[in-house]
Amino acid sequence: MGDTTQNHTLEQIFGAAIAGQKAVAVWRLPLSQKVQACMQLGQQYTTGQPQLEASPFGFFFCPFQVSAQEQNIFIKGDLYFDGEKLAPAADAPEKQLQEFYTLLQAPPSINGWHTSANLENHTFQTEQGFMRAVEKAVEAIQAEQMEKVVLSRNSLQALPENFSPVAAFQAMADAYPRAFVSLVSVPGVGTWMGASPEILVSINEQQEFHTVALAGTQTAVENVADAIWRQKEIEEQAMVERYILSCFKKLRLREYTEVGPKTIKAGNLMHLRTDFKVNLKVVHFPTLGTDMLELLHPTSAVCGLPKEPALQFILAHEGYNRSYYSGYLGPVNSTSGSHLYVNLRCMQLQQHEANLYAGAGITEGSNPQREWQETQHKMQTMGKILSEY
Ligand SMILES: C=C(O[C@H]1C=CC=C(C(=O)O)[C@@H]1O)C(=O)O
Repeated sequence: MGDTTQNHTLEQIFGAAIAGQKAVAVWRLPLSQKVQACMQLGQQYTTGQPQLEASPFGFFFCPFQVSAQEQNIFIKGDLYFDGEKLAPAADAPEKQLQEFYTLLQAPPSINGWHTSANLENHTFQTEQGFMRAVEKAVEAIQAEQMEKVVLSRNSLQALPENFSPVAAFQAMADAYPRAFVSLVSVPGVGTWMGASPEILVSINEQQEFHTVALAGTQTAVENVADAIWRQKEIEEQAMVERYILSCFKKLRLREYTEVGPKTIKAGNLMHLRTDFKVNLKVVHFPTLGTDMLELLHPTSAVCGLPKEPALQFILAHEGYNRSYYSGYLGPVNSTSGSHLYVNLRCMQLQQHEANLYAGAGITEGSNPQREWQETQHKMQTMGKILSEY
């Protein structure tokens, strides 16, 4: 049974997963054409602290903060779609596999997605509320309670009529070739889509570990070589860099390469990025992925510095639940390795609306109106998909 492969389209597979109450993840890695997907067939999903190296093939979907409602979710790859063929894992449960194939034979009659059982805590912030929180953050930074904090918000946008998550995924993949593009749908948890520019932890087929310090935002110019950065953004990104270096130091890891910062484009925006890499063929550090994941999340690109006071400030002043926004997600132990990305430039699908999320790094030099504008621009990454697809 383990070698049964079948040709299907992504629409058919996604439709069957929804109809069969299965958790499904669809993704496209940056600068790749290959759309991949996996589904868990036995139980709906498993939860727990991610262990990269020890995990079977599957997809992690983890929140900003674990709570009773928002757990670290692992979708085990009982079935894998490589863009053309669907293939079961050797240990996929036979009965559920046959049930899934039966669902695939009948064209799915619904154009739906899994919705969250927990929508009542999606409070929305006004422009005034957000700007007041930024002012308070600047005061706390001036009082040396912290160096940086990332404040975020969410906003509802109507879904176009006959919205199709698969068509929107394909539109994201076309519009954002350099992003990690994802569509995750889990029974009772909900459906999230996004185009993230930020690697959290990645280990590729060549055993190369990769993480980035990403921060600083401005609207994109034609040629990135023409980008001019203010001192505020340069310092903001340098803080993220310093944090990553402190993590390596904690692990006593000295053999890494550091390249950057350089300007990169992410949709309609540009950021500053420094790349950190470790060759795990040369450096013996079998748990580096999991160790760095634990130290990095939530990074100073989504939380702040120092981490603890920034986190407490967010919980006290942001005024809403981030849920899976600014958490992380991605495939682990796939044929192309493990690639976890920060869940940014994303939205959660409700029945008739999408909930869009975005944040901005606040430092001593922050201007509340500019930070609000920055979140508006970041929301455009998903907003554009909803209005144009
Ligand atoms: C928090 C977000 O972006 C982060 C990543 C890049 C630049 C950022 C900034 O300039 O503030 C943020 O730290 C978001 O997109 O919601």
